[in-house]
Amino acid sequence: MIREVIDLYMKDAEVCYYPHFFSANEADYYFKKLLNTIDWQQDTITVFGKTYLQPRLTALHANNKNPYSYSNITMHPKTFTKELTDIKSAIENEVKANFTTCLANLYRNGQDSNGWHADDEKELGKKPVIASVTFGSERIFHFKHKQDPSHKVKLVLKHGSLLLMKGDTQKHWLHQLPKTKKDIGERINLTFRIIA
Ligand SMILES: O=C(O)CCC(=O)C(=O)O
Ligand SMILES: [Fe+2]
Repeated sequence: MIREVIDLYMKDAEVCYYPHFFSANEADYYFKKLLNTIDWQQDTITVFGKTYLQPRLTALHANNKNPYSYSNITMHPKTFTKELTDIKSAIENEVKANFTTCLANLYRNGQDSNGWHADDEKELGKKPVIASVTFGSERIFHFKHKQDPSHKVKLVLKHGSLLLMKGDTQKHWLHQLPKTKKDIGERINLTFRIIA
C-alpha cells in the first residue's frame, strides 16, 4: 500500500508523519476496541519529590517481560492483545523495525495531557525508534529543541495517523501533548518501542 508521508525536516532529528496511516474505518474500529479491551489505569508519578495522579490513563503491553521506568514509576507489561498485535504488524511492515513494547495512553478529554519530556530512558537504547499512533479526538503535539528552545514544531495528530521518531530526535528534542480548552472526547495514543 502507498501512503502519504510527510518528512518534518527538523534539525538534529528524524521525524516523519503519516496523516492517514490507517483508513477511517480501521481507525474507528481500533479506537472502540482498544477503549474496551485495554485495562486502563491511572498511576501516580513523583516529580521533584511531589506525588501526582498522572493526567491520563495508561497501560503497558509487550512480547517480553521487560519493565519500563519513567518519572519514578516502573510499569510491568501485559501480553499484547489481538488488536495491538495487528497494529504493530501494520507499522512494522512500513517501518522495518521489530517493536517489543507498547505504552498506551488514554486522554479522557482536553484536560488530560502529557508534559514536556524526551523518551530517552536507557532501556530504549541510544537512538530509539518510536512509532506513535493516534485514534479518536485529534490533538496538537509540540516539539521543542533542547539546546535552542525557540526552535519549535507543532502538528495536529489526526485519527488514524502515525508519527515516527528516530535517530537523535530524543537526544535533541522534547515533546508534549498540551491540554486544550476545546470540548473534545477521548484520544488513544499507542507508542511502540523497542525494550530489549
Ligand atoms: O500522546 C501522544 O501523542 C504522546 C505520547 C508520548 O509522548 C509518550 O507516551 O511518550
Ligand atoms: Fe513521548
